Amino acid sequence: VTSPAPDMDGVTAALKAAMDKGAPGAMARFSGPDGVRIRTVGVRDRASGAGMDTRARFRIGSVSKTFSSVVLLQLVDEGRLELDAPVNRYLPGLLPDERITVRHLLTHRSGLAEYTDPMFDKTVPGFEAVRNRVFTYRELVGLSLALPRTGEPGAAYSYSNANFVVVGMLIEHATGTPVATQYERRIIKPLKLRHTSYVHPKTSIKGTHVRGYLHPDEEGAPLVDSTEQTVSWAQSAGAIVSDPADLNTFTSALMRGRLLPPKMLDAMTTVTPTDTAQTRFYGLGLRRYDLSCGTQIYGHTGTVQGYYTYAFATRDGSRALSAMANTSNRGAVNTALGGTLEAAFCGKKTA
Ligand SMILES: C[C@@H](NC(=O)[C@@H](C)NC(=O)CCCC[C@H](NC(=O)C[NH3+])C(=O)[O-])C(=O)O
Repeated sequence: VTSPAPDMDGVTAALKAAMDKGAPGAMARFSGPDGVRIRTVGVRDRASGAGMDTRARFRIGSVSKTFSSVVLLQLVDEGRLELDAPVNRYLPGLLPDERITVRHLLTHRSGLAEYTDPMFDKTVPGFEAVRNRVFTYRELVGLSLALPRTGEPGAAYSYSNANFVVVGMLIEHATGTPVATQYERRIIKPLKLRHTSYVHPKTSIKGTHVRGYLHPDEEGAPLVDSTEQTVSWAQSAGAIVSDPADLNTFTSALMRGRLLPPKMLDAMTTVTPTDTAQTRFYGLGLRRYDLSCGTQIYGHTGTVQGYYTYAFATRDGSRALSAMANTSNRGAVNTALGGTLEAAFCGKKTA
């Protein structure tokens, strides 16, 4: 069955809408059977006026969770961790509830609270307080455990960065190396992702990159250049840097089974609904969106100060889209940017 050609005019319209809602720039790269299509609008640097550029790197935020999930599932496949084992079997005494399992972390059903809610309650002060800080994993887990649990282990879906901070700890425990080494060995090198890196706690982004601009809470206040930060508040939950081509390579290779054996990929893409409308789903470190044309796409979204990201592919990996807008704390921009998905994967709306 041939897939519909991407509606690149629709992609451009979504990128322009993201700008209208407050992004200095935005871009998208589609990879499909008929080749690659790119679109850019606005600027990647407000000071120099340099135009948005799909060869430029940026912070991918929670798309990092899918990288961490792939590494952890490879370790499960190698028999070094068990999905349904208690986290405390590997990290004794870490969590106050022995019933929290590895799988609960990957499905955001552990009940561990979201420590970034209080951390960034006041957007700019919260960001300025942590942008140059280096946290240990245990400090971040401590921030979460200081808050009430959101539910019983295995009960409701409740998104929390704490889950993927613990995933980072499990990866380091099982391999005896930092997560950066595992991303390199298991994903970045095999897939030749030349513009993807995990440089925590360095604050700079090497090579051509997009500058990110954070919207303050106060309407009309000037944007804050949030490009340089450690992202130590997220680490294995959100600190990877990449570019559109590498993200498309990653999501399509994942869906083509190049990173996980079939049974593990099936486990990863086995989802449960996260919204009452049942159009948004979560598997193991992976989101599934069901589009209006019936196409199901798998990947992740990302939000880090100054950057909104979408990185999704079809289940057969034949089509992939990555899109980015260089602002954040602006929900309307994120929603507008999400419009690239329907345009790219469903094609032109038939009259
Ligand atoms: C939701 C998203 N999650 C992520 O990417 C993770 C790494 N980011 C966050 O938890 C957002 C932290 C606050 C951002 C800040 N917001 C505020 O400061 C609000 N007061 C901002 O918008 O830059 C995902 O999974 O798609």
